[in-house]
Amino acid sequence: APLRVSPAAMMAGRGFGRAANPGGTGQPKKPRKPSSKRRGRAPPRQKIGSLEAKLLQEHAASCAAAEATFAVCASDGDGEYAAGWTAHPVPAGAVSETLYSADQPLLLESEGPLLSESECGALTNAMLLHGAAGGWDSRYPLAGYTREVKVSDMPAALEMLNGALRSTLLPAAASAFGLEASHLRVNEALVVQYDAASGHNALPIHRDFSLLTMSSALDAGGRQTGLLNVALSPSDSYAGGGTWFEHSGETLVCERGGALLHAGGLPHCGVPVTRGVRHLLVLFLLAAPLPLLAGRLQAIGAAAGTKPQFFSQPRRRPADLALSSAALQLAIEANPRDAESHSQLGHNFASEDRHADAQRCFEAAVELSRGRDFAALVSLAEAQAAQRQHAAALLERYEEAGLLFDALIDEEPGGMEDVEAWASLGVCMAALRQPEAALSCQKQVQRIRAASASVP
Ligand SMILES: O=C(O)CCC(=O)C(=O)O
Ligand SMILES: [Fe+2]
Repeated sequence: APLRVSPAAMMAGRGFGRAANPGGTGQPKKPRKPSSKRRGRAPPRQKIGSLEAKLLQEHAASCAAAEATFAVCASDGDGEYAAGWTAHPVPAGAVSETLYSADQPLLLESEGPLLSESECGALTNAMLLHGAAGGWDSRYPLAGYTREVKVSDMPAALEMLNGALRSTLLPAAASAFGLEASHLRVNEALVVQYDAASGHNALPIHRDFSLLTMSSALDAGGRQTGLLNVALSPSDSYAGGGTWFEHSGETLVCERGGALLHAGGLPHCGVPVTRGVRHLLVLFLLAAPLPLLAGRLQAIGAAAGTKPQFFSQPRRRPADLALSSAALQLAIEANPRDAESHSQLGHNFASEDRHADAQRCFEAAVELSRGRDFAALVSLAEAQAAQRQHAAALLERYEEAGLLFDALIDEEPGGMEDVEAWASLGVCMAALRQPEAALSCQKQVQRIRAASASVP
């Protein structure tokens, strides 16, 4: 079968783009097959044999689509942004070591605005008008998370953004990150809205499908006071909010027009806005010479697998579990620190009742997040509970069976049919950890056999 990858999975917010089955009807209970068979099954090599070529093709197609829509820098000049960046330290191993070099900064905060007040205002207004007239986009199909509009759906805003990309944004991102501006491609550009009143006010912890993400604040406000209900000053649009990073537990809030620049693979979230409305321009950037192969594998694994989008939800019915697990194992081989793939794979295992394997995956995800991936912590507890339940359910079965064999024996004590019943009762007793009872059952079997042998 040809390998089909949903374009949504390749979008910004890899793996959790619009799901084909957003509601998640849950997984129908499949009859349990002997686990040795499942364990021994080989990954579908024929499906993933030409995968690398396919992934490179996908990368080229993403770059071509980006070039057709968004500005590309013709040269590698410095651009107009001169205020500089503050680098926030990121521990080694927080993201794929194959994609980023050790001396590359992975999280930067601008020291000045990259967008002018009028550019910020125009992007926000365009977003509001487009949303009101044509509806909002959303990476997460459920209520409760942000509302978004693709800049490419707003022609005037796109033209303005392209000007800013060429003159300022791409050269600034490239030089801050040690890349060439002409190599950068905009895979997706969103105006994101957090709105306390409607409850669309947060984004859960995620990684972006991007080499680099640039997010620019479009409103004033967001001073972090540590209080939930701070009063808004006249110039503030919102309270709360900001970008939280898992590696440090730190929340960063930019001034209007200011930006964060981070490796797409750094786990982060949008902190709930508690008052007012917050808008961001988010650019998911690729570099033409640096394909995100592991990231694409993860996206395939996520699109074909069973992971729920929220840990309160039932597991999705998988599109192709074998393909998903094979892609995820390859993603983990390519980047063993990819916690998201570990946890996706854990959900695949759990859906096959391989709870011990699932537990190992969730343990890896928890460990890699230094205990900050709460969804993985919850899933780990579920995998542990499922194993205890499995063991408890098994004991119950043995108890029921033991009672049945006991009743059979009572009906016709000493009969030849009892040999089977005594032997089975013995097995149940052994499973129930009653070795003495098991032994006397076995003796009873021998007694009946000996008696029947002595009958002429
Ligand atoms: O709200 C933020 O600062 C984070 C936004 C974000 O992570 C995203 O849009 O992917
Ligand atoms: Fe993000």
